[in-house]
Amino acid sequence: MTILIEQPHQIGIEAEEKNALIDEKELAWDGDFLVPQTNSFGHTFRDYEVEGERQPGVENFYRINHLNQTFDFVKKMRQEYSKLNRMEMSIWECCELLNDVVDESDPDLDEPQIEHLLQTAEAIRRDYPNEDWLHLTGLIHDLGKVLLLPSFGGLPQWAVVGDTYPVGCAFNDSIVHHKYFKENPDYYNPAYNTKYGVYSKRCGLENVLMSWGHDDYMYLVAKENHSTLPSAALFIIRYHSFYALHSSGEYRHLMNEEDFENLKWLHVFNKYDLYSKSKVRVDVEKVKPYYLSLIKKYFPAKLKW
Ligand SMILES: O[C@H]1[C@H](O)[C@@H](O)[C@H](O)[C@@H](O)[C@H]1O
Ligand SMILES: [Fe+2]
Ligand SMILES: [Fe+2]
Repeated sequence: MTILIEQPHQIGIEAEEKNALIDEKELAWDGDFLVPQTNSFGHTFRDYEVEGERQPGVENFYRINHLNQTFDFVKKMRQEYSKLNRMEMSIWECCELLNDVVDESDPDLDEPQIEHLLQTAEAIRRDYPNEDWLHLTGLIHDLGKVLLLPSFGGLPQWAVVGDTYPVGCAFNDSIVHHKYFKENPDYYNPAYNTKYGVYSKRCGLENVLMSWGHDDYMYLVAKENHSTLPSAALFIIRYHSFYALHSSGEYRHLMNEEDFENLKWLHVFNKYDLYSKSKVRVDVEKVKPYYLSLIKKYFPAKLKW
């Protein structure tokens, strides 16, 4: 079958086509990209305030997320999940497990997660045919959501999905539904509530603890299983939900030079992660052989999870 991705087809579109498409008023500029203006629910992407069927649930998700993600909680989770002692399986087996996962934090998507993985990867593949590592990054970036499944500890949604942000320093105002941090004990702790908190200038993001969820977990899995993906891929996996950084430009005072280099690729990746979300399905069986070949190139056959 053809991969009928109507919306992402417009991502990174040729110059001649641009004006005609803008006239249709369905697409808008976002940096270098021409992107769809509305999601499958008819709203703009990442609008956390607009009234709609998903809004109350998403807001409630962020309330619980913000009050529970403390410095101590994150330290404990990182330690626990670094053991990777829960499961042995391949990357593709994990993709299939994601069929049963629903993400309650996402205002733009209510499709099974495997669709989102393939939609992201295929949209990137069309515009960057030679960057096979980036296709694979698209496929695996959300695999950490298996933390929701009982065999991975059955973590609650607030500890797995949603945007991420540093803990151990002040929560930036640009974070979605920031007001709910007032219910987080760290908000009142002078060790954790200043601009730098426990960190220092340009210390590098790898020394910063991020709220716990699917990003950091999948980063640990890829790194500890000795994936040969380039460092930009690991950076994308680890920080793709860090919107305060890659979309609002906050927290740059914690970045080192390597982070700035890697951020360029995260900016590219983010457009595909966000704007490829649509109701149009990808034919899994058709594209599977290609992705299996990439998995073989960059990962061992079985990984520890
Ligand atoms: O709701 C979404 C979803 O959970 C994504 O997987 C995550 O990467 C985004 O940052 C988040 O806002
Ligand atoms: Fe994600
Ligand atoms: Fe995603």
